[in-house]
Amino acid sequence: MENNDIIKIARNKAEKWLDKAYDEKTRAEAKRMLENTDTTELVESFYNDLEFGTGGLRGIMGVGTNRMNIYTVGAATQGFSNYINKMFPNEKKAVCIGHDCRHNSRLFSETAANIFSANGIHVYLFEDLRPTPEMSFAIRELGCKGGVILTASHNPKEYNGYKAYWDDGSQLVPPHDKNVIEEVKKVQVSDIKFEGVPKMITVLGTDFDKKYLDKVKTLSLSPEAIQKEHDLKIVFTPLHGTTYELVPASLRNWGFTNIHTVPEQSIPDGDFPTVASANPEEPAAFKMALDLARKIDADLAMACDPDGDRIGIAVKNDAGEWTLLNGNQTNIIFTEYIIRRKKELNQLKGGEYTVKTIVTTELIKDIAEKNHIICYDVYTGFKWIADVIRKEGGEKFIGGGEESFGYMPGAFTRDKDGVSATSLMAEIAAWVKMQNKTLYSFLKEIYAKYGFSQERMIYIVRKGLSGAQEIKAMMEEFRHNTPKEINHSPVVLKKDYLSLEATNLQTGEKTHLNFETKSDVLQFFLADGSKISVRPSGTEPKIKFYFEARAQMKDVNEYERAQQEANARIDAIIKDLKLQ
Ligand SMILES: O=P([O-])(O)O[C@H]1O[C@H](COP(=O)(O)O)[C@@H](O)[C@H](O)[C@H]1O
Ligand SMILES: [Mg+2]
Repeated sequence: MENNDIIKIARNKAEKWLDKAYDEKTRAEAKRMLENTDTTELVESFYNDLEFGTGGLRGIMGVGTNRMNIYTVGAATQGFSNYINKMFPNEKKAVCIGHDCRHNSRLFSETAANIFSANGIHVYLFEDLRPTPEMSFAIRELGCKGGVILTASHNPKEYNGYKAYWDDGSQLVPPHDKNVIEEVKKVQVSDIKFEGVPKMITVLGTDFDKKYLDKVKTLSLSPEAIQKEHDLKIVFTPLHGTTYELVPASLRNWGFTNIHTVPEQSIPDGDFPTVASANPEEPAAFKMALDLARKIDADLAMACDPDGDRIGIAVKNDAGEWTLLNGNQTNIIFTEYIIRRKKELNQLKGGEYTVKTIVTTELIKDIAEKNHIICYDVYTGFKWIADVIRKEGGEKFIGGGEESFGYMPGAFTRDKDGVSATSLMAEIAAWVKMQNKTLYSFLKEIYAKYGFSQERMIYIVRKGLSGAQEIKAMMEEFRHNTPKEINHSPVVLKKDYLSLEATNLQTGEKTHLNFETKSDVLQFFLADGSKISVRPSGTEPKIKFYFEARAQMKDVNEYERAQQEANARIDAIIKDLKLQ
């Protein structure tokens, strides 16, 4: 489309925001953008509408159809209300609403509460900030038809978001996501019922936290280890987010007595003043936690992202140096521990399963299958893990996770759960300590047992409308000009989840990929066992590349060598693809 057409569309949409239905400040902002000779801001704010991505709506706060504000939150909630009322006619309905520490999160959650209540839907509104997984739990516990949490997770402070959930506590998947979007598109600003009905809103407080924490405790598999190692020195940082109270409370509830939170980062703050990025995936986010861990010579350091669903783990290596585990390694440790303990406790009766995402290490599948556990592969997003639980039932679910620093050890939440995961990881640390081992040595043992795998994720940021186009072009280039070999190793298999086609590049044979929906993901499998995945992020303006390389490892002493070998291979792949 010509640039002028884009500007025209943005202008037409912005002109509607001059209507009296919008508040004065909003109208003034729209007017300012319309009058500005530089049309960049106008186009970025109005050309697109915020779209439901991996984690619901996520965008920069401000005025416009492509921005998070009370009108986009309002339209989303009005549309969601209409859909709930349509799907569950003639019955009493409730939803649950939570929010994180960001600017406007409380305002947006109250806005949403008012709108749901005005549409005849009872609302359970958390009194103050709470982690995403607790909200997911609340939907199930309180029999709600849906829920919303106002958060942009670990995104920069300018962002906010709207994660939308269905009655099983999972974020919306097809057909509900598409149906809700259809309803939202029909909403005119004059349709939004902003005037709340207070008697339809019930506030959830600390009593409910207790219910959640009690449920989290049911995940414990080695209480005797905690009894013995209760003074395990744990450092935790909530990175200014929602877990500042509940993670330490949960650790205490499990029996830990030596918990140290990073004081400066235990103050909720939407500016995230002590970190450049409040994302446990970014090593810099761990700086203060590791300073404290070194100072007190801790056993374990953990971090949660602001909405309390992601977890980051740092452990000491054999030389006593702190190292960060990647999301795959954390996932590997959880999977092996849960399987091993459940076996010892005679809790595996057959038919148990785990779930991972396609960009997560294949080693999880190896661990599962060698232990007769089924391993399902799904797209990125915990909603897809929850989708399997919906189909297979929660009974046989032993936990599931992904490379992106998240784990869900129980089926009582249907989203990744930083509160449960931190408590369970602390238990694992106690359990290995009781055996005079460390988490680091445990990880090495797992590699020696099942085979070594090294993973790395890199991303390229491309912001705004032009950035999105660039990302699209990069995907198309990989899709249509697939390299025949990468780092001197032939590409033997290509999977394209947009056409749901797997192509054996040596024989040309094509097979169908068994997924119900399509997704813009490409995967290349090399003859040397490496796996490369590429996809545009659904939550941030990024294109993500995931690498996985295997290496031989006969025993734990070969760990460093195997790591070097696989890392060198990943370096060479990245270089060959000219990504760095
Ligand atoms: O951001 P969060 O913590 O809500 O997490 C959400 O986004 C992550 C990143 O997604 P993407 O790669 O599409 O950006 C996903 O891995 C995760 O499953 C999802 O729940
Ligand atoms: Mg998050």
